[in-house]
Amino acid sequence: MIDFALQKTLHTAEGEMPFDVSAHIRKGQFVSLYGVSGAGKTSVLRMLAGLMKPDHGYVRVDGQLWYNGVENYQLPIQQRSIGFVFQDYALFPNMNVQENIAFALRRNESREIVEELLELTGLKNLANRKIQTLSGGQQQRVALARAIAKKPVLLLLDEPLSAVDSGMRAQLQETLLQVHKRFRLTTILVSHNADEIIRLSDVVIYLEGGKFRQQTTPAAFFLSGRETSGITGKVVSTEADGSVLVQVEGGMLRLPSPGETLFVNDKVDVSCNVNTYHLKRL
Ligand SMILES: Nc1ncnc2c1ncn2[C@@H]1O[C@H](COP(=O)(O)OP(=O)(O)OP(=O)(O)O)[C@@H](O)[C@H]1O
Repeated sequence: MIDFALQKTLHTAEGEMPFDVSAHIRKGQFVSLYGVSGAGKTSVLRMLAGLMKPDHGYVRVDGQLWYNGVENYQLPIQQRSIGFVFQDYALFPNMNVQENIAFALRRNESREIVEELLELTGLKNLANRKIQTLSGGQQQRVALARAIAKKPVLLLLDEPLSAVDSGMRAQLQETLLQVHKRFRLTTILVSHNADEIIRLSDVVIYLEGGKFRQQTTPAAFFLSGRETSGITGKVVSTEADGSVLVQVEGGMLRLPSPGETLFVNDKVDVSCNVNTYHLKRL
């Protein structure tokens, strides 16, 4: 369980912005932070990581205090069990893929996890390649594998997929899903992409002006109560249990049986009321 309340005066181009957020995040949850540029999403990650000091509040992770504003106590960043992946991954150029992933491990720690991560992230055949010889998407996989290698209590992802093209983005989302399924790491992702958030997360937190305005399921947040969600896709297959596989921009959604009969290649609008999805042929 991750439990925090964070307050800080942020300095924006428009002047001071009081930042004041709090949340409880259950172990193993995948949470996305969504909001316009400057809302304070990255600040949440930086404060949880210990890279930015709040003015007040607390951060409690599995019962351990990482920050306590009352006593002005900050657990140093090296002592926080965190994996962090940014948009511009900082890998070691003089090391190969395998060495980059293993770097996070302690000297006497088993290397088994490195093998498993190479396999899981599709990097096995690139294990001995130097970092500069890899594509952006491949480097982002290495960054993800390295962040996960030490099995952190908290995985923080700051728009890790925004610098790659949509095909690579869909592949990386699939990798993230696999990794989350395998390790169930409590994960907080900053993303501007609705499809991506719907595909990956259990919970979305909407930020505006340094405050958490809404915390709900991605389906309820993005698709609820609207005649049309603006998210469209193409039916890829209809399954025996009545569910439908729909290709949307960011990847694939498996949705429950729609009211009307749909066929492969039908174009559909995806919307949702509370937690019930609706598919409408366009
Ligand atoms: N250390 C700091 N002290 C005070 N203000 C800061 C500090 N770091 C960032 N800010 C300000 O806080 C505001 C929110 O920044 P933040 O990067 O958290 O927003 P964001 O929602 O992640 O934006 P984007 O989507 O563009 O990355 C910005 O106006 C920024 O200038």
